[in-house]
Amino acid sequence: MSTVVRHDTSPPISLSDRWRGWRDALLASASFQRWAAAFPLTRPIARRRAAELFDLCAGFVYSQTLAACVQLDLFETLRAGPCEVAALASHAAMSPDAMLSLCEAASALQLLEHRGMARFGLGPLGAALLGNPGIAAMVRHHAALYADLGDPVALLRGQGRERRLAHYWPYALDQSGATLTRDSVASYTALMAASQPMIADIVLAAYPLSGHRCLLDVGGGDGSFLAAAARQAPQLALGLFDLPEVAAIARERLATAGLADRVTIAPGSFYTDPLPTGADVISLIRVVHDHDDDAVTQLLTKVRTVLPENGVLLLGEPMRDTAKGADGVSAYFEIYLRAMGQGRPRSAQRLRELLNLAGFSQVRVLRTRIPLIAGVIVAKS
Ligand SMILES: CC(C)=CCC/C(C)=C/CC/C(C)=C/C=C/C(C)=C/C=C/C=C(C)/C=C/C=C(C)/C=C/C=C(C)/C=C/CC(C)(C)O
Ligand SMILES: C[S@@+](CC[C@H](N)C(=O)[O-])C[C@H]1O[C@@H](n2cnc3c(N)ncnc32)[C@H](O)[C@@H]1O
Repeated sequence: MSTVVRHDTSPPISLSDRWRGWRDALLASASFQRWAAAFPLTRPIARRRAAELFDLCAGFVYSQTLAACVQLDLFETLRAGPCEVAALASHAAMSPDAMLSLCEAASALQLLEHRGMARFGLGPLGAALLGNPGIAAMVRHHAALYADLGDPVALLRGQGRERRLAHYWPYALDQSGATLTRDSVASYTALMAASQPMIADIVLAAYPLSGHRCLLDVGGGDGSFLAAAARQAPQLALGLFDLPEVAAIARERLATAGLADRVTIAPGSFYTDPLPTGADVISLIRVVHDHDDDAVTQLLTKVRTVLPENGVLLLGEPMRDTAKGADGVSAYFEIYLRAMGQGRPRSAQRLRELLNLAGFSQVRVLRTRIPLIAGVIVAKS
């Protein structure tokens, strides 16, 4: 066990420090807690705080309950209707007792629902998950993140041994992209494609592209965002810039979607290569939060210089502090990106500062339908 040795024992100085010091001492006192849980007016607060703290202690168990359901395709199986536990158990090669535990846990988490004795159907959250196949893909890939987080302190100290998440995103280990192979980019590109529909819906609803002539999607992955943009704006010419192995996947995927004639694909690294010119709108979707401030400033400057005057930058990604009640998003990406090895979740305010630093003007933060999934900012060159 390690404890911080405090040399500075001077009392708190500001009024707010004093008030918080008093509050913390009260909350940390076992006798205050006993009193607050017993007193009828404070009991609801005590219960709520206890439940919040319990959720933090148990969060990993909740996540792994969800992971087991996803791994066993339980939600897909129950899509057609409720099933007996015995049937689910034999399908999953486990004892009915073990399956009952999983189903009980999942129904306590609203993923499943009791539908009679030893019979379960979808719960409201399990059903919602089916509407966004990207969520199940995210849950599956969490195996790498949670393996790294087995020893969170080692991870934070940079002493994590396996670094499975960094290998999952190999461009975090090789910024030039020169050593990346098709195999090494395939799984993250597939994950991004699976989760892209929910992102594209939100970004394109916040900023419809119907007024534009040509969209360049930088870090565009397999082209799923472009395909959604093409459906929204039939007049739009399309361009995609990504690392060579990813660009090759995009070429195939966009040809299969019948968009080969509308799209120009430029392979390269935005760290070392120039971006193509000609677009009047450039999108960076879930790209900026992957990179540190210096790299982001350089990338944004590069984007601005290839845009015409009054060209538009469209930036979409999860942001800190954008949604009331979505503090979990900040916590999640803070630790996620640390495990990945680079990048930061940023607030809209911080992104505004970086955009101004790169020479953009008229920066606007747009409302999105589900801010927890993505925030949107547009700016003019
Ligand atoms: C029917 C009756 C009786 C009433 C109806 C009541 C009603 C209106 C209910 C609403 C139902 C409804 C519409 C539900 C909708 C639910 C939705 C939209 C849920 C969405 C959930 C999204 C989740 C859980 C998203 C999770 C995202 C994650 C974990 C993202 C991870 C992203 C990563 C790892 C990105 C990595 C990229 C990198 C490396 C950082 O660049
Ligand atoms: C998190 S993914 C987002 C993909 C896509 N925009 C989406 O939202 O589905 C980041 C993308 O940036 C690309 N990328 C990372 N580093 C890059 C670089 N140096 N140059 C070009 N693309 C890069 C990755 O290959 C990947 O496709």
